[in-house]
Amino acid sequence: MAKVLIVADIKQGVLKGSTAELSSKAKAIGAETAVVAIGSNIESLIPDLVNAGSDTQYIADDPSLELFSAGPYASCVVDAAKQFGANLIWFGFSESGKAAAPRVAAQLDAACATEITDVTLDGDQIEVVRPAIANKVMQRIKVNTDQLVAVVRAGAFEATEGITGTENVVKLSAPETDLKAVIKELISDASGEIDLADADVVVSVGRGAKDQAGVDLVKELANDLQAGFGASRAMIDGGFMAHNKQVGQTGKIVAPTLYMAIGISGAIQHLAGMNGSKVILAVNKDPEAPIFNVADYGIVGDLFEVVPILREEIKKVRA
Ligand SMILES: Cc1cc2nc3c(=O)[nH]c(=O)nc-3n(C[C@H](O)[C@H](O)[C@H](O)COP(=O)(O)OP(=O)(O)OC[C@H]3O[C@@H](n4cnc5c(N)ncnc54)[C@H](O)[C@@H]3O)c2cc1C
Repeated sequence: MAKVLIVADIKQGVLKGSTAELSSKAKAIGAETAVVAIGSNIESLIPDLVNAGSDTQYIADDPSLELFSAGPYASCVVDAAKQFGANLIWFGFSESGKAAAPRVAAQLDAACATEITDVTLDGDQIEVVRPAIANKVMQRIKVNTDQLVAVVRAGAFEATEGITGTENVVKLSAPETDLKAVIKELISDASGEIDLADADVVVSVGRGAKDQAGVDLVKELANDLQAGFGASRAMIDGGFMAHNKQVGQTGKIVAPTLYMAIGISGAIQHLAGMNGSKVILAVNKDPEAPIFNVADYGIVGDLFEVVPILREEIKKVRA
């Protein structure tokens, strides 16, 4: 039986939804499922880890693990993987996952794949699917090792409703301090705005908004929907939005329930960051804009007319 070890995604003491999504996929392929949780004061999360679908919980709880640091974090994952006998080790999509996964693979002498969107097992043979060449093609990769460390693309798997597991806690000892790099402090975005990676709805603005007044207009729509507010690179390069708001190949990858692309053409580099969204709505005055090829709903029109109408209609529905 395949054994999947899932690395719990914990942010500011809260277990993120990706853990249940990954457990659901592990169960769907018939694997035994364990989770490794790393941090400080995280024992209270054990019920959440069970409810996210794990049958064994490896807990590395130590003050030295309060701030993410790739070296010690990877050591904990390797320790859990060895104890569990995992042949698949999955990270949810996050900067910390991307930093730790290759270290874990190197220490285990395992294969490593990032941004996987699917995984299949045929006996011991592992196969994964992942995008390549800026999402122009999907690769199907046969893994020639017994063990694979993978970072799963945001939104690739869905959580099964009512998923649960069983409590079987194994405590891990804290690893030696990684003297090569020690994270001293994490400085978060002080704007107080919703983090794009966590948002259930994302509204993004593109060059069609022209100037700051246009950006502000689209931002009102995002505020109405309590959505994350993102942008195409054109608006970042134009100085209208901060770099951490860029969606795309060289920005953030998002997979919300609803993505609204307002005045965005749909360049391949932008699509690479949002085409995993469950529902995509696009507003563009050009009916030939490539964004309409990926949109579930498209409005051909001038955003300066469409956005106020959308805001009015949303208000009516909510009233
Ligand atoms: C290596 C590399 C990496 C890149 N990484 C990224 C990335 O991470 N993210 C990213 O977004 N881009 C990225 N780009 C840039 C990308 O190629 C595009 O240039 C960029 O996405 C275009 O942004 P845009 O759609 O806002 O602008 P445009 O392509 O100029 O499109 C503007 C759209 O607005 C429409 N429009 C104009 N006026 C209105 C109106 N009044 N109402 C409604 N619609 C209107 C137009 O019809 C047009 O479709 C990258 C490029 C390179 C080379």
